[in-house]
Amino acid sequence: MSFSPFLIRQRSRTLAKLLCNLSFHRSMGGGPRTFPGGLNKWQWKRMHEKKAKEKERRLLDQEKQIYQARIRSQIRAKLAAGSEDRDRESRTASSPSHYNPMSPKDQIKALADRFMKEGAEDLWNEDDGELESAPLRPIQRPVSARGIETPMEFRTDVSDRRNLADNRSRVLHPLGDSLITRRFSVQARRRGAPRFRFRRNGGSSSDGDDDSEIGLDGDLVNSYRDGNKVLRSSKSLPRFNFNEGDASVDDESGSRGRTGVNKIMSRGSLGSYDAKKVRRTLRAFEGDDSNLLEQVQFIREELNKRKSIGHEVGQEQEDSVLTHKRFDECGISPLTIKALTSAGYVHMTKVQEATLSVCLEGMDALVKAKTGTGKSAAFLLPAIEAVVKAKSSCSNQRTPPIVVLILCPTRELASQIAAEATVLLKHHDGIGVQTLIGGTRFKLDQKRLESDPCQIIVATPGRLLDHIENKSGFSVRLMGLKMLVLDEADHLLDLGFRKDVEKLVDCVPRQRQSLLFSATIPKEVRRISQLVLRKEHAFIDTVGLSGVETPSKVKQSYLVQSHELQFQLVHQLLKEHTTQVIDYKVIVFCNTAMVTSLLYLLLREMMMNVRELHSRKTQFYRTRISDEFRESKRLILITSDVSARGMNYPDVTLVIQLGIPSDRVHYIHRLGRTGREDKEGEGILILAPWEEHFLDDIKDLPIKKSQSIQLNPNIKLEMDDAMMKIDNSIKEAAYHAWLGYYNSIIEIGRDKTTLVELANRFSSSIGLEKPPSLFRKTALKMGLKDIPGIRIRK
Ligand SMILES: Nc1ncnc2c1ncn2[C@@H]1O[C@H](COP(=O)(O)OP(=O)(O)OP(=O)(O)O)[C@@H](O)[C@H]1O
Repeated sequence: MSFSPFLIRQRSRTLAKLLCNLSFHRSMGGGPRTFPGGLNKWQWKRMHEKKAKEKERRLLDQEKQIYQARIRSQIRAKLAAGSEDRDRESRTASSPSHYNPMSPKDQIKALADRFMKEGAEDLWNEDDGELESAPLRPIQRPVSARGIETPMEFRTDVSDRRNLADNRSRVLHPLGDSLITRRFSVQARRRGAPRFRFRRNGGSSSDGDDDSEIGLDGDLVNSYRDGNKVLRSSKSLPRFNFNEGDASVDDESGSRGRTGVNKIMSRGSLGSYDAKKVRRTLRAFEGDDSNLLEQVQFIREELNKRKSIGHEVGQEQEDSVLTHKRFDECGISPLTIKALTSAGYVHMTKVQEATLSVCLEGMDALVKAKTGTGKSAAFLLPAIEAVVKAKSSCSNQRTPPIVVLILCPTRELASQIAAEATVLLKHHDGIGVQTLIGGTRFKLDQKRLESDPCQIIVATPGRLLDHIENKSGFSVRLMGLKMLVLDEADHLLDLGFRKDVEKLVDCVPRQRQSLLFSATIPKEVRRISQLVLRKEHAFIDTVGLSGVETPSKVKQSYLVQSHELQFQLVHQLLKEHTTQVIDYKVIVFCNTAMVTSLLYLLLREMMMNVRELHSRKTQFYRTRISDEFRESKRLILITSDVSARGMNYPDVTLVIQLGIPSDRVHYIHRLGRTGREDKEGEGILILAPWEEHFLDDIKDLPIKKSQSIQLNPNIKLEMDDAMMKIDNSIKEAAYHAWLGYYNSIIEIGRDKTTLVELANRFSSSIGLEKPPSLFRKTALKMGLKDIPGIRIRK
């Protein structure tokens, strides 16, 4: 048989193609793979990576433009506001439209001021340095029942300052005049009134603007927005007249005399249209101008009294997580309301109230709210509504599309959210939720997806990508996606997950709603969130720049103890707590899985009621322990950061953090396992002496140094005995993990000699005769090869 060169080439090409397909199928572990345009998996991947990069570049460009535009508008606003203020304060200009130009000094100040404002993150760039989180001015903000700054109180405060500064004024108005009202709107913005960017009920979009109007005769109609709330208060305010009778003349003439124009809505401008002819005056002061100073003093005291009462009430109200708004007022389906009611949810929490209307309108949102305040329901409710809506529009499909995709960083959290969704879906027939999480059998997932098609998927990124890459049917179902939710968004957009999330975002339709939730949203995350969110998105922050990010009823303290004695300290703290609190429930966080395991074994040997939960355990075990701990009382969970975020274990009475957390965000999330739903709790941080610098990172949080604890020497002996019983391999693994973790902490990681010294002390404290050796390669990677005290494995 003879073959022409052409035939040979043809055949070899076909063969190569076949072989390629074969190996491709094998590597993918699934059926035939087809990617649009005849691309293979890698080409397809590369294409998406390229697309993602382009998208990122585009977003960064856009951001740059927004940044510049904002700076321009801020300066413009500042110039206008500055001139206006000067105009009013000096009251010298003859025409209100005449502005004195800003001095160069003022201009620089205006530029600097923009960084001190709420929402300044918008304008931030890497070169600008640290974000100033403290409020610009020291005035305390009283807060209303819904966590809103009460205009009355704030006005009193500002007015107080103004009046005291200018007691030459003939009319002392305790709640300020229109000038003060104007100032309030500017200052409220400056001093941290939360920024919100969303459309309200078809109204115009608001960007954190406050609307303040002054009514007649000090009748203050004040309306300003806080999130989706509009607070209106109308007060008739008494006037304190120090001179003769009619205060109205003062207002009018004062304003005329000094500025030559009438203020809008003032008596002067209204003339005969002023309906309120009779002015309210405080009789006691009328005609009594002999002891002016005494009166001023009296008013001062009154103001202070009112201020402090208001502040206390405001504080109490701010602490409350629940609001007065009911779920049946917000347009969610009756079946969901029914489920909510049977789950005991009647009133919304703050975050639910602030976000629900925005999310139901279909807007993208980035939401920050304290731990344990009901963020899960805040995104699950709009998610369910999205499914209900999609279901009614395409009810005849045999396999429904996936309408909502919820991404979580940990498997336990995904399971917990799916469980909460199931509760809320109790009365919705035909709507289902499923988890796709690592550590379970892939085939089992596939079977469940086929046998029980659902519309809501809660997944961890890795396993979800496996499904997208391995089963083309799944990708097709994702094409109907309407909503993408990232719970613990800052973590999912962290370096560890970002690549996966970017890939996932490229596999879902661009026309979707995206919701990002977390208790912590650092400024870099706000920037990078644009990879997922539309440009027009709402940023809803129910904590606020000036607010404390940790639950208000959690008592926070720290103890300093050397590494060698920390296990004993934990034991003693646990002993004390479990004897004092009947229904105790404690979580102890360790920095690595292997140290977690070692501490667990040690405490178990010492007859404490402990469980362990970390990444080195099988998923089956993790789920069992997590469920057990959720249901139990009088139990201690020794865990790593797998339990730090989102896990809702009810009624945790104490959280102990052993060793320096990797950052402030970790500290906040771990602590947030206690004091949930407005309950009380306690958090203790144990640091080694050299770790105290971490306190700088959390100095704005209410954490205090605890009284030092006298360690019991008898317990030390008992502990040494218990330690002897633990297998050396566990201790060696704990040593390696310890060294690895602290080597990654910059402060100590730089000083390798001290690091090794500390590690070796830790090694002997856990009963190892000599420090375990390292592989040469590992030591090299860690930069420890030639450090004295490091033993290299032969
Ligand atoms: N409206 C409500 N009424 C009563 N309880 C609620 C309400 N909303 C949520 N909860 C309860 O509050 C608890 C905390 O909710 P959730 O776990 O959603 O908090 P979270 O804000 O997501 O916390 P984290 O930041 O730690 O993830 C849960 O037990 C939940 O059942």
